[in-house]
Amino acid sequence: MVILEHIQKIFYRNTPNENRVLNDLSLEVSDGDFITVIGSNGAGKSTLLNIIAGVYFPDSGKIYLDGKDITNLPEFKRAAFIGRVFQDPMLGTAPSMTIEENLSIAYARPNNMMLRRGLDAQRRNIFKEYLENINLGLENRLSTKVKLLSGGQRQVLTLIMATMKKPKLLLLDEHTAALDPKTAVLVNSLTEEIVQKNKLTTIMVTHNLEHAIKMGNRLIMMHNGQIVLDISGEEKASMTIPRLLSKFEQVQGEKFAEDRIMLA
Ligand SMILES: Nc1ncnc2c1ncn2[C@@H]1O[C@H](COP(=O)(O)OP(=O)(O)OP(=O)(O)O)[C@@H](O)[C@H]1O
Repeated sequence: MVILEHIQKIFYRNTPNENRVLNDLSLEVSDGDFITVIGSNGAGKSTLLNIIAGVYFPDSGKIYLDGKDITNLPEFKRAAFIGRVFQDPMLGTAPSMTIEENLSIAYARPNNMMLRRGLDAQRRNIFKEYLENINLGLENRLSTKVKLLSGGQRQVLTLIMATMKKPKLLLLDEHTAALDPKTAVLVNSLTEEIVQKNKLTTIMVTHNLEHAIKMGNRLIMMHNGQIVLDISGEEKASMTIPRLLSKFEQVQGEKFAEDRIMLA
């Protein structure tokens, strides 16, 4: 279980540009939750993921994982149990290394095993099996350099790398936003499959309201650094885009404003 308690994050503190980005934000994420996160421009969605991943430390508040206080744990240590996929397909993989070398690095984590050791025949078979399951033909391209892959193929590889060691928490920051719609559908369904199969606790930021409603078991809407809607169960299952937007208006007394929002 992940618990965020009264998190504050202020950028440019005590300057004229002071920006309170997370404002007394509290959140309990149960094991197995798949939370989709939507929100207005600059609501603090990415900052929330960055705070959980340890990219930034909060100015105040606490973060607990399975009862352990990880508030001051540095990012590289959290990476041992937190998997991440970013919006940019260029991040998350090493472009001049081959598919199998990339997978091998992810497979060795967090035990720091030698890369060479990771490339024996047994490992290759394991990687082949992973890739066969996703049906993109990557299983026959193990020695292809990652920079030669399409954006969608790279995102799929990053997703596999982020999840192959079954992280305690998977953070997806608009991981399909840079893909064409068809590839985004494929990566999303693969995401659901991997999350369900491995029962991964997942937080996914998206600008696509339809994806936010359809995917996961819980939907959070952020506004001005706070969680203003938290919808799950039957309410989420029967949610529609118009109902979601009108719920936001009821709570906030203003219309939902997001430049990049995709209704479908
Ligand atoms: N490293 C940083 N230094 C200074 N300001 C930052 C930093 N990261 C984010 N911010 C600011 O924090 C605010 C929230 O940004 P964040 O990226 O978390 O919002 P978001 O909800 O993901 O927005 P969007 O949907 O527009 O991507 C913005 O005003 C942004 O400029």
